[in-house]
Amino acid sequence: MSLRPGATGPVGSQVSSGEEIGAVETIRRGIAQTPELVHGIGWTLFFAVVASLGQVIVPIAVQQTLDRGLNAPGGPDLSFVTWMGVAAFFGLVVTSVASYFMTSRLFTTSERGLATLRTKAFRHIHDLSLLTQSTERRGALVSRVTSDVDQVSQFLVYGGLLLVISVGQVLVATVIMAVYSWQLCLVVWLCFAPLFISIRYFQRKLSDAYGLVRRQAGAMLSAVSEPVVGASVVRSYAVQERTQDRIDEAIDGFKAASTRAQQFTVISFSLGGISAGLANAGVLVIGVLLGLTGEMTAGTVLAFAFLVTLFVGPVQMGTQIITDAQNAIASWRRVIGILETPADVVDPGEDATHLPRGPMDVRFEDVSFAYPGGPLVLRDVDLEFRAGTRVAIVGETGSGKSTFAKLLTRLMDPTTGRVLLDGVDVREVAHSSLRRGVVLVPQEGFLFDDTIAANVRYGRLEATEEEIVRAAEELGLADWLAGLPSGVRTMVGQRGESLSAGERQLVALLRAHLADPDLLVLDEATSAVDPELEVRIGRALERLMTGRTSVTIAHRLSTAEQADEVVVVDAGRVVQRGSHAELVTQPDLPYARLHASWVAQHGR
Ligand SMILES: Nc1ncnc2c1ncn2[C@@H]1O[C@H](COP(=O)(O)OP(=O)(O)OP(=O)(O)O)[C@@H](O)[C@H]1O
Repeated sequence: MSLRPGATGPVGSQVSSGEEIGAVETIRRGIAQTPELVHGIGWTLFFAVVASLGQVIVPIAVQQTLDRGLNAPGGPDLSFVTWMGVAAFFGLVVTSVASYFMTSRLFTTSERGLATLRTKAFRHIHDLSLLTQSTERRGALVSRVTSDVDQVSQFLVYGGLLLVISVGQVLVATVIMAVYSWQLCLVVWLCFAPLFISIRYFQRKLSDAYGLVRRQAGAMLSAVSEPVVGASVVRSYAVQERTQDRIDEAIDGFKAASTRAQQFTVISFSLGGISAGLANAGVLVIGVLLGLTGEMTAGTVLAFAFLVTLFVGPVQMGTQIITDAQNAIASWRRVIGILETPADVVDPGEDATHLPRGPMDVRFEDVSFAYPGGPLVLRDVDLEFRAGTRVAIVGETGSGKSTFAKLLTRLMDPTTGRVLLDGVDVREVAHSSLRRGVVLVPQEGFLFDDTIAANVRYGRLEATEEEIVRAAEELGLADWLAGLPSGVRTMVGQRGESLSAGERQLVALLRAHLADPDLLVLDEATSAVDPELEVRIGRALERLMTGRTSVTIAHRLSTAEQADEVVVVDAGRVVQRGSHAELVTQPDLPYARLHASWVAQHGR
């Protein structure tokens, strides 16, 4: 893959809401994403048909018992009645066995398909760039792969099952009714005509209403989860009430959307009830009238009463199923929306280049960058660092330093221009090679709720405990590690909260050392640590940078003093370059000003 210099790269596409996808299209794309859902569907349908057919044996047996058994021309024929009893029993057994197989098959295939859907959605979220992820609130994104997938699951397992049975029953009941009496069959269908005609209308209304319900569910999860994650901020600033107001608002929004959606269900359900009542009454009245004229036997009228129940039950159930289906489709769309959002920072695949080992050359070629919908935050950056150099990037807050680091590590791609490592555009480098060779140590490295060893292993998964201890020795951290309650096996707590801020930095440095990168990008931590730990961190950093190219986003100018080269960024532009000694002697330029204010604050 070759990219023109200055080619425009995709930057952080929005996570698709999926709302523009129609219902049938949703099902088609959903099945294309998880074909497991329809594996073996033929057999499941076969059992559904058998179960439905089994159900009509009872009404037929009742009719036959009355007309040909009890009212036989030569008096009641008991042997015929017995046979009919056996046939009805056989019908019940067949229905039960077929229902069992159909249900268990539906459960198994649905759960298998949904497990695939969940896995795919979670993986895809990880593939999306940080930028794309941040276009949707994290809580809402989580809701799309948890509660939305659950909604699809509930429908496929229960609603899907009922749908298959219902359609089968309505068809079979219609055919048998038509065979017995086309007039009564017509009466039943006419009574349900208004409901059938309005189904499309309700379906559309329900679709909109449930789309809103799912969006509100995501907003609610977001409103609830954010304050839990940021509990310390909420408590320390005593903003519980305001936070609670936001949560209450989100819950109210969800309640209002759900209530509105349920109103349509209630209307369509009531319409179903009225149709059922009319159908039952109509069959009895017209059946009796036909009976009086001798066109219909008592057995047929009784059989019809059974058949109407067989017809009405699933039709009424159908209105509930349509509601569930709309809810599930609204959810399915949102999951498909995630799966179809392109992963913008893509691996170049087969044509990818693998970077050679050893300290890396870094080059920024006319790089500009804008966050989606925002102004340029980096402009025409043209820089080159030779392999093995120690670079410090300094600048006011918001000047674009972190953005620079994200482009260098390919967490995002430039809007225009190229970032080259050892002369190769980063977009052409295999992800595996890039992640192996380039490591970013963020300001606040994320620690997982596990041991120090497990957290450090994120640097190199196969590292043994001995290797971790050796890495700690190399960074001069062995005595710190030995002083912890359980050494490398010490638990760090959620997000590392059992360690101090400085200790968390040490774990992050150990992790980076174990990864053994050729280019180290450090976003210097700003949190103050005690002087002893500060010395330890400084020493570990010194050793970590030895023999590699390193780029540090320097918040302390003492770091800039020790760097081979200092790059000063101001409002997205590189305004000065050189060693600290050179830059500090250029008065009236940004570096001298930054340095003067640093010295004033820190007394050096
Ligand atoms: N995800 C984002 N979406 C939109 N704008 C952003 C995003 N991240 C940063 N910005 C904007 O880009 C500009 C540069 O931000 P950046 O974080 O690179 O600055 P910085 O120099 O690292 O600041 P600091 O020293 O405070 O970390 C700022 O104006 C910021 O508001």
